[in-house]
Amino acid sequence: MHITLAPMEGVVDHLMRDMLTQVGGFDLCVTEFVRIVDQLMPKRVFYRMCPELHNQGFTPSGVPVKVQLLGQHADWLAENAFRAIELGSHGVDLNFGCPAKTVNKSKGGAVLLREPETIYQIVRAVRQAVPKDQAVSAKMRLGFDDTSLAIANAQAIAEAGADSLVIHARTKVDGYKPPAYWDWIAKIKQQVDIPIVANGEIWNEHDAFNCQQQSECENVMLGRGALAMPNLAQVIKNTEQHMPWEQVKALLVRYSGYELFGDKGKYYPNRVKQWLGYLSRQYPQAEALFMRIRALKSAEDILRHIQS
Ligand SMILES: Cc1cc2nc3c(=O)[nH]c(=O)nc-3n(C[C@H](O)[C@H](O)[C@H](O)COP(=O)(O)O)c2cc1C
Repeated sequence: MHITLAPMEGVVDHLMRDMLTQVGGFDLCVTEFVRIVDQLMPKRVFYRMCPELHNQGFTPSGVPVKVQLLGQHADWLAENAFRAIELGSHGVDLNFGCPAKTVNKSKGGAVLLREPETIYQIVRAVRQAVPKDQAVSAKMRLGFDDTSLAIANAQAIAEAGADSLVIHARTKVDGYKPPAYWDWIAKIKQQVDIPIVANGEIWNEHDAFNCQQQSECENVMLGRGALAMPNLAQVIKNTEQHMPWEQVKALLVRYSGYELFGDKGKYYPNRVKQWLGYLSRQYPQAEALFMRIRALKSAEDILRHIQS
């Protein structure tokens, strides 16, 4: 079984990837998306999104990281994909799942699921630009408004030459409302001849098992579940016990202190709050902490509360 840590804008950054891959169980990470409009992005943008590129694209514990791109223009996506690979990304991932309708003059993400032909053109251009020994993957939802184009989109992705496809088993309109329709992944899998990874609503080992059964996929991607329980990948793969709160707290202290002791990341207080929101699902102590820090703005104040 292969487990990927999901891309999550605003919280799964290089420090989170470092901490969660050190806890273990993950085979691959995908970065927050790099938004591509109409230019080749400067190298510093890739390094900011994926500092692991300074380490041959690996987290400090040796897990490969893949850069994700989001955009609508096939040629610009292709040029930027080539650059990501040149800088050391382990393959490149294309985002067809982001719920934002239009961003900066540019469509991208889930709205493209209304246009299988555009998706085909994007994947094909990126596949042609990226060296053959590097994987091109895509990540999609079941559709934008409904599931009517789910199979057509997956087929477009496969026919254009993608090496694998992650399916978040909900439409954009479903948002994040449970359930995830894992059985839909199995339906798509019957029509598409590339490896599929199942994603959506896996919070514990039982969900993982049910997802594997219903999606008929061995491999899964974990997002919010891994933030709610930092050792979820180990729980699923190696039947570890759920991580005790004291260990979670040590990770929280490291994450909250990042702005003070590491490079300055100006959004860190928001990231800490977002993470605590997910942790609250599994740990009552996290919920109590969240209530105490949610109105605070300064990283120093937040860290003080978390350490207390
Ligand atoms: C806050 C947040 C940010 C996300 N950012 C991205 C992103 O940058 N790229 C992407 O492909 N998916 C993104 N997603 C979707 C997740 O990767 C994943 O598909 C989704 O959360 C379902 O999986 P889960 O139920 O395991 O969380 C994001 C989801 C959330 C909640």
